[in-house]
Amino acid sequence: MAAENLPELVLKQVDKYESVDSNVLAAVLETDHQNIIGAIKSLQCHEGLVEVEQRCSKKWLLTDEGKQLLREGSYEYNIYKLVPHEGISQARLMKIAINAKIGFSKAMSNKWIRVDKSGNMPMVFRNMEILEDETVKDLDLIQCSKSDLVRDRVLNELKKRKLATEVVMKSLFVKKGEKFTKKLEKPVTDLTTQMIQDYSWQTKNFKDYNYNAMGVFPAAGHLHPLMKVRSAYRQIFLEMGFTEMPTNNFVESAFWNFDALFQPQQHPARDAHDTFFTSNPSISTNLPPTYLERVKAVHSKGGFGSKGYRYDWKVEEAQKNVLRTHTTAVSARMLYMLAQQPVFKPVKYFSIDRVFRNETLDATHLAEFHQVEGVVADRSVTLGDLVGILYEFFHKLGMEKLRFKPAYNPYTEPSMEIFGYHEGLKKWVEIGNSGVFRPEMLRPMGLPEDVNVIAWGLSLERPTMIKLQIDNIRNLVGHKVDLEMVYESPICAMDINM
Ligand SMILES: N[C@@H](Cc1ccccc1)C(=O)O
Repeated sequence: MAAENLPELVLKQVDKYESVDSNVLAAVLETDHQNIIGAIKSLQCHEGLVEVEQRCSKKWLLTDEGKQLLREGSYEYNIYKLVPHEGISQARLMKIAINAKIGFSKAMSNKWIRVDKSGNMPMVFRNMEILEDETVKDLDLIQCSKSDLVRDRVLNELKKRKLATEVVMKSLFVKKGEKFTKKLEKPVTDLTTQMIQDYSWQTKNFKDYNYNAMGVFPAAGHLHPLMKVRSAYRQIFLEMGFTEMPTNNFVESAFWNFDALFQPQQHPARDAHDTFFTSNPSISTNLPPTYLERVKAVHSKGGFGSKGYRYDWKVEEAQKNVLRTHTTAVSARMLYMLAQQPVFKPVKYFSIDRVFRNETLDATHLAEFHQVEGVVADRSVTLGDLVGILYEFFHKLGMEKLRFKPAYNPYTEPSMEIFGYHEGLKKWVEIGNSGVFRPEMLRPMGLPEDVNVIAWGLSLERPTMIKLQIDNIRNLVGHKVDLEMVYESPICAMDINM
């Protein structure tokens, strides 16, 4: 039955009976009592249409076991039926009957059967000829809503046996109101120009405002979870006194991306298989000439205690434009600028921005991702300082347990991969890479000899995926992202605590 016409169907019944109980309406209209209550409530919104009174009544209902007995006969009746005229051994009877114990004791107290213990084993005999299963008869009356025909003593006994229960039924009693009508005129919800022009608004029945209705949720912009996590990282860096580096150029020369970082020109990462080269413009020529010479020298001949790589360094290779493969290119530019200051001042820098790699795309890799990078330059900073800062940094992200594994980067020595124990996943996850920048990188820039630089980098996507329990990066970044994920992401709904 369609829910919309239920109120009108109720009105028809009220018209017919003058007054009617909601339980009766549910039975007559063959629908759930709850639907009837809804329909009556909607009728109450029309002033004077109906009068409604709340009623409480008690009703006896069968339990599941009661219903089962109604179908299959009571235990006591079934025991009685199993006793033949010539009698049966008690032991055998107890074996073949269902729920024998209850049935037996009931049949005994009803005096339907008796036990004879004079022989060598107790025998059970019928005690009387009964015609009817009284219990089932009473259950049947309850089932047909005629519990008033069952004696109170019996009802209480059935309740004790958990075959029937008494429930309080709340219902609404509906009577015609002074403005009763069988046909419901739908109240008008919109005032139209037409109604104003022809004055028909004066006689229209307008629907009242419902000030308690939930409003429509205002449409608003949502930050993508990645951007939310990015601001959380930014906040942590700012709390630790770091300054944000300008990271707005995605296109970088190989010089800053690789050469300045003492990454040899034959290094496989500089191959087109790993790095995107741009064709227009394909080269950058505005490289600082003196510094370029020093970089060339350290690669090809060494210096500052290093032997260098001893190969023929080519400026053409350094001039090639690439989509930066890491934000460490930005750190290199910043450290070079720092070295040009007349007096060295310690710095703490960070950046969070996009980097690009020619990766084979899969569930956890895209050709671009965000890198989070921290750099500290000061006199005599050590590996110990790096470990200390990493503990502080990851502590702020909720990671207390860290492990470090020796690693290799062309620009850092020593280098360490960082692992963090993820309490949620109950396992160690790789969370970043770090190290102390090599003299081969720092000295050609012109930084004083006692200045060391420690740095670390991690991706933004990985912790976000772990946080949101997303196992395919395409569900987080790109055209397949489900916007509901963005709207409903817990990260977007609250201040995050990674
Ligand atoms: N550039 C490194 C991260 C890193 C930054 C700074 C120091 C050491 C490592 C990477 O791309 O993984």
